[in-house]
Amino acid sequence: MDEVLAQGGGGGTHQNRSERDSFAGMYAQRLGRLWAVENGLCFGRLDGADQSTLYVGRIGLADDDQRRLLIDWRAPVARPFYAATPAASMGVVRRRHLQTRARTVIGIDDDLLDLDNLTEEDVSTLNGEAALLASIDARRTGRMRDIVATIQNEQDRIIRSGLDGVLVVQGGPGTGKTVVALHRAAYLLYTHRERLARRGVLILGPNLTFLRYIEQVLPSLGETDVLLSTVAELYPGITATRRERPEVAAVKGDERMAQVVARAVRERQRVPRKPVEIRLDRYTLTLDGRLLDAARNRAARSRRPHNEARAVFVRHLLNALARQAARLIGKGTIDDDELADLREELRTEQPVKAALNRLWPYTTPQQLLIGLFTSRERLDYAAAELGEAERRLLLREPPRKGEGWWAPSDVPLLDEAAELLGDIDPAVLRAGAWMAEEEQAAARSAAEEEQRHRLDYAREVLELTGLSEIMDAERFAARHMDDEAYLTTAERAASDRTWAFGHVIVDEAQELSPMDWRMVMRRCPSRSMTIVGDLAQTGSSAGVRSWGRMLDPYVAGRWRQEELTVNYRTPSELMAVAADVLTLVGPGLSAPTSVRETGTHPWAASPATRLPELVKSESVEGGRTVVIVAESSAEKTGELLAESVEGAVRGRGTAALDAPVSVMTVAEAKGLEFDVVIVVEPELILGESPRGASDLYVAMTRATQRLGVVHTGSLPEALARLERHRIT
Ligand SMILES: Nc1ncnc2c1ncn2[C@@H]1O[C@H](COP(=O)(O)OP(=O)(O)OP(=O)(O)O)[C@@H](O)[C@H]1O
Repeated sequence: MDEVLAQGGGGGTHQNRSERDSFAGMYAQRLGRLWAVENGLCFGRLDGADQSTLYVGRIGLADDDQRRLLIDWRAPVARPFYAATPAASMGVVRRRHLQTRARTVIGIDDDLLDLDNLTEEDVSTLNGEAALLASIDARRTGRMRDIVATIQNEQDRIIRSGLDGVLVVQGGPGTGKTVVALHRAAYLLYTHRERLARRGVLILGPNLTFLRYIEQVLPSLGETDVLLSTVAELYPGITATRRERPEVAAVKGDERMAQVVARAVRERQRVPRKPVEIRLDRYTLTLDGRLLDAARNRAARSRRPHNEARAVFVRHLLNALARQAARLIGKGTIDDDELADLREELRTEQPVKAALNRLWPYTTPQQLLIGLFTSRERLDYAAAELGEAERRLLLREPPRKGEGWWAPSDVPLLDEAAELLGDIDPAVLRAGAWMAEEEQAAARSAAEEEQRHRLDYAREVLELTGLSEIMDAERFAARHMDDEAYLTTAERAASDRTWAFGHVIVDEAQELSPMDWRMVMRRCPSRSMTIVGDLAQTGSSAGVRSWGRMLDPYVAGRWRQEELTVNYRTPSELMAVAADVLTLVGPGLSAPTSVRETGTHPWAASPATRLPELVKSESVEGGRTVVIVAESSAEKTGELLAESVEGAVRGRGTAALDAPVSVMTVAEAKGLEFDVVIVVEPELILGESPRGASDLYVAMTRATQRLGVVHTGSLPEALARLERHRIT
C-alpha cells in the first residue's frame, strides 16, 4: 500500500489510474481486516500430551514457509480450547488463556486438564476461572465485545452446532444468546464458506441501536459478509419510522392479515356490478359481467401474481372488444390478421386504456396498503374477518409530504403484498405516470439520501486509509455502485427483496409477530436458521408465546432446541429481585443462575425527584449508566436529566450508546447492558402494556454492577426485597 500511495495522485493513463485505485482498494480492505483483529489477536494456547503447542487466535496465520503460527478459533483443532474438561481432556494437558494489551502480554491463566502430566509447581499457579471473571467484570463500553477467549462449554456446543435446520436457543437474560449467535455466524461462515459466502448470512435484531451495539463483534472476528438488519428495514426502499400504538401493531402482526392482504389484492380485480361502457368516436363498446368474469377467471387460472396476470386479463378483453367492434362496424366475419389489427388499434385508444386500468390496475405494494388503510370501504371488504374495533384501529390518514407513513409493522404486509402483486413491467414503471406524485417525490428523495450516504462513506474510508490524496470520493463511490461484482454479498442482499440467504439468525426472536415470521421465512427457503430469544422477555402483544406454535407451520417436527442457563451479566444479588419479578410474568419460569456475586445490593429510593442526585452518586467512573423509564414519561425524564446531569442523553442511536448516562424506554434498552441501571416508577412500567411484567423483568436484568429503583408511586409487591436496602 505504501508503494501505491507513493505513486501519487494524477498522471499516468486512465488504465494506470484505475489499476492503482483497485490495488489501493484491495489493500485498504485487507488492512481493515487485520486492524480489526489486532486487539487480542492471540488469546490461547493448548499444550498437548504429545508435547505439541498450538496458539489459538482470532484468525489463522502462517509464516512465509506456511508454518502454522496461529490457529483460527473456529478451526476443528481449536475445539479443545472450549470443550476440553478434566473429565474429557481431548489430549490437552494445559489450556492457557493469554490476556494482552496491544502487543504486550499482561496476564495468563491456566486450566489444568491432565494432572498426571504436569509438575507440582505448575499446579500451584493455576487459576482457570479468572479469565472468565476478569472478562465479565470489565467496564462496559457501550459496544458488545467478542468472547472468543472465554466461550463456555454450553455456548460452544451451540456455536458449533450443524448448519442445517432450525436451531432455537432459549435462555434467560444475560446468558449470552446474542453473543453466541454472533459467534455462530462467524463459525458457520468459516466452516461452510462455500455454501454461505455466496448467499450470505442475515442477522436480525430488534432495533437500530441494538445493531450499533453488536456491529463491531463480527468484523473483529474477521467477517464482513453478514447483513445486520431489523425486520423494519427488510423491505428495500422503505424507511419504517412511524410510531404506533402497541394494539395497532398487534392487529397488523396477526396472521389473519395474510388473508386481508390477499383480499385487498382481489378487491383490485373486482368486477363492477353494472356493465362497463367504452365510448369511442364511431361506436360504444360494452363489457358485461359475464365477459369480465371470464377474463378474470382466465387471469386467475394463469396463477401469476396480480401485475403479471394483468396481461392475460387484458389480452382476453381486447380480443372480445375487437370482435365486438367488428360486429358494430358491420364486419360479420373477420380473419385473424384483421382481428389483430383491430385489437392493436383498440389497445392505444385512450378510453379503452382508462377502462382497463380501472378494471385491473397496475398496483405497487405501497399503493395497495395506502389504498387499504385509508378507505373504510376497502377495509370493510378486505378485512371482513377482523372485528369492527380492529378495523377501526387499522384506519389512518393518507400520507402527507415530509411525514413518515410506514411503521415497522407495515413492512411484512408490504412484503406479503409484493408476493401477491408481482413485478410491474419495467417499461411501465419507467413511464411513472401511474405513480402518485408523493410516491415519485419519495422515490427521488430516497435516491438522493442514498447517494449522500454513499459519498460520506467513501470519504470516511479514504480518509481512514490515507488514500484521499490519490482518489476522490465520487470516483470511489461510483465504482462501488457500478461494479456489481465489487459489491459484497451483504450489500447485494440488502437491496434485493427476493434474496434467499444461506443462513438467517434472529435475535430477540420472541418479539416477532406471525406476519414478521412469514417474511423472514421467505428470506430463508432452505430453513437453515438460528432463532435466539427468551419467551419470558416478550414485550410485544403479537410476539411469540411458544416456539413450537410459531415454528410448526414452517418446520413441524424438524427443529431442535438448546438452552442456556448461566447468566454472565447480572450479579446474583440483582438477579434475586429479577427472579421475584419473573413470577409475575408466568408460573413455572425460572431465572438463569448468575455466575458471580459482587456484594452490592440493589436499592430503592423515593421520591422520584431524587433521580438526578442518585444518577450522580451511583454512576461509576468511566462506566455507563442507563435510566429506564415508562414510555409515557421518557421525554420528560430525558429533559430533566439532560439539564441536571452532565453528559446525559435521551433516546436511541449511537449517541445514547456512547453517553455516560442515557435515558431509555424498555423497548430501547432491550438486548443491551450497562454498568449501572436505575429504573424509574416500576409501577408505571408494569401498568403501561399488557406485557408490563415482562418489560419490568427486562429492565431489571440490564445491569452488570448496580441496580436501583426510584419511585414516587407505590413500589410493586414483587420488588419488596429492595426495602432492605432503601436509600434515605
Ligand atoms: N463466555 C463468556 N465470556 C465472557 N462474557 C460472556 C460470555 N458469555 C456471555 N458473556 C457476556 O454476558 C453478557 C450478556 O450476553 P448477551 O447480551 O449475549 O446475553 P443475552 O442472552 O442476549 O441477554 P438478553 O436476553 O438480556 O438480551 C455480555 O456482556 C456478554 O459479553
